[in-house]
Amino acid sequence: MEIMSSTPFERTQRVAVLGGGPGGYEAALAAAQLGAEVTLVERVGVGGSAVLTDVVPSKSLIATADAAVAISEASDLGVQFYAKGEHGKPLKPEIAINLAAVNKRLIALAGQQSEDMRTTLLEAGVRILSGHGRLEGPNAIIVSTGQDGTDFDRVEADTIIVAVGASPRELDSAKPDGKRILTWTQLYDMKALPEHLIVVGSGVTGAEFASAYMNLGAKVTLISSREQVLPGEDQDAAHVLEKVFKRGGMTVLSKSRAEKVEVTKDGVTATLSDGRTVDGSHCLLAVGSIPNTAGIGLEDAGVELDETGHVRVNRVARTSVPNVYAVGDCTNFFPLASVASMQGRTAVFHALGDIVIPLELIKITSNIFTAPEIATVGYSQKDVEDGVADGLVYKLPLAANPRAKMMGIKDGFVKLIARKGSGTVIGGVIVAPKASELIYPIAVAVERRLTVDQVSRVFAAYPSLSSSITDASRAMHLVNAKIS
Ligand SMILES: Cc1cc2nc3c(=O)[nH]c(=O)nc-3n(C[C@H](O)[C@H](O)[C@H](O)COP(=O)(O)OP(=O)(O)OC[C@H]3O[C@@H](n4cnc5c(N)ncnc54)[C@H](O)[C@@H]3O)c2cc1C
Ligand SMILES: NC(=O)c1ccc[n+]([C@@H]2O[C@H](COP(=O)([O-])OP(=O)(O)OC[C@H]3O[C@@H](n4cnc5c(N)ncnc54)[C@H](O)[C@@H]3O)[C@@H](O)[C@H]2O)c1
Repeated sequence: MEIMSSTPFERTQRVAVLGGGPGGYEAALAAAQLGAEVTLVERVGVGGSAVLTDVVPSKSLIATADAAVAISEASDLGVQFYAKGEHGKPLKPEIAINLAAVNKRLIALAGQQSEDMRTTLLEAGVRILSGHGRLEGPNAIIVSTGQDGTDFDRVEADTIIVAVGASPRELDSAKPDGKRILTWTQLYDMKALPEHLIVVGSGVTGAEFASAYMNLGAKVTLISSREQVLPGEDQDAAHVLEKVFKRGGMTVLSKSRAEKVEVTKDGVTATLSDGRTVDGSHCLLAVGSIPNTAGIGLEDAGVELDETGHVRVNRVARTSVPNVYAVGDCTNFFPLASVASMQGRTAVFHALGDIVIPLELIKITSNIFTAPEIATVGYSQKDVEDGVADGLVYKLPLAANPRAKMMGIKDGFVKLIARKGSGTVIGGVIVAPKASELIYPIAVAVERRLTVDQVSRVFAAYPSLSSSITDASRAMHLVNAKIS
């Protein structure tokens, strides 16, 4: 399809993309679709960390953990598992996780996904160069065999998209050895379930892995430097999760900073800042990420970084240099795969003159893949309480939902936030199994500025978990009245 046939330029626009994660992949694909000559430089594999070490492996592991939970909770619904023992007596079987097989599956899945994405790019006409890239001014990328390797190519471009992502932050006092002290990229070499996993950091990454390994059957201790797990998330949601964690046998140490983690004879010892120690078999460090922006010529090209090394970008992902864009985790925008993709597309549309709608942070939907999941979009209850948004909040526990009762769902809720006066939906939180799927109608309502009355007129199937969304919106009909 000759999409750019109406272009007034005689010379084809050249776009060079540095980094092939979701941000770089989407940018390359969109640029090829718009008729540009596109080169993508990637040092590890198409799909990036998102596909190879972060999103795809972690969500595949979580799918296995969910299956284990479904089996262990099936008896609540009357499903009994037993094997016949001696004299026909029933024996209660135990769930066993073959972690080597689980990890093999998810590494293969990630590899296949990377390969599929690579094929899609090649079919779209993108030239892929395997190597380490760095900027040489604002119009060229030098490609080498590695960080301090030999230069073997130089790509000139009218537009450069920097999409180099981020890497796990490491602590000097808790050096990962890949065996006992691990970053999340090293988890998938484990051949057996850790006996006792100490997770340092209770942000999204820490919470997801703590939840998954607990549900796979490992003993888990979560070291959280903050008062609650998931600081920054909806407090009610974090509260539900902490309750579920404790019910599942997890030890949650709040307001506890890990000062150091050391490998011992048969495991690890974490020392907290108050002097307490925690012994475990393995330790996962989930203490955040650092952007891969050092030593790749950004500052020399005039690209401004912030104090944490993230590239400063505006809402169309443009940097301080007009023809250099940056997308994804290397920017100061919002570190999500979905956001990286959207930024990649937006950057290319802006550079090549297609219709651009600048990104709005407040419209971003995110989901935490714990059990239950926590999905959020738009303004939060805290925004309302702090006076940032003039809204009303209504929370409906899932316990009131007939489908939830049938499915044996014990925890969760739907929370809607609507603007006072107009009743426009401006935010929402769902805590439920597969909340990631349920949040979409609220995200549409926020994006399209629907009112609670408009949402309540949509037919939800009966019985369904999504009917809690219509029920909540119906309860907010009199949005001007005080709803507590
Ligand atoms: C454990 C975990 C789970 C997550 N789960 C989710 C989730 O469920 N949903 C979600 O939306 N987000 C999730 N995220 C966040 C998501 O992984 C990131 O937001 C996403 O990877 C960002 O994409 P990106 O394109 O910016 O960078 P990346 O995916 O990091 O890709 C960057 C690429 O650039 C390459 N690169 C870097 N420097 C160079 C160089 N100099 N030359 C050549 N190539 C280079 C790297 O090799 C890499 O392939 C998760 C993060 C973690 C840590
Ligand atoms: N499901 C998803 O979409 C998903 C999953 C994982 C990550 N992510 C993205 O990645 C971003 C980063 O999340 P993250 O959890 O990796 O990092 P984070 O920076 O949000 O959390 C790290 C946590 O570790 C704590 N910490 C740091 N040092 C510590 C110490 N010594 N002892 C105890 N705690 C310590 C910090 O206080 C912080 O709460 C998220 O905001 C999200 O956008 C998304």
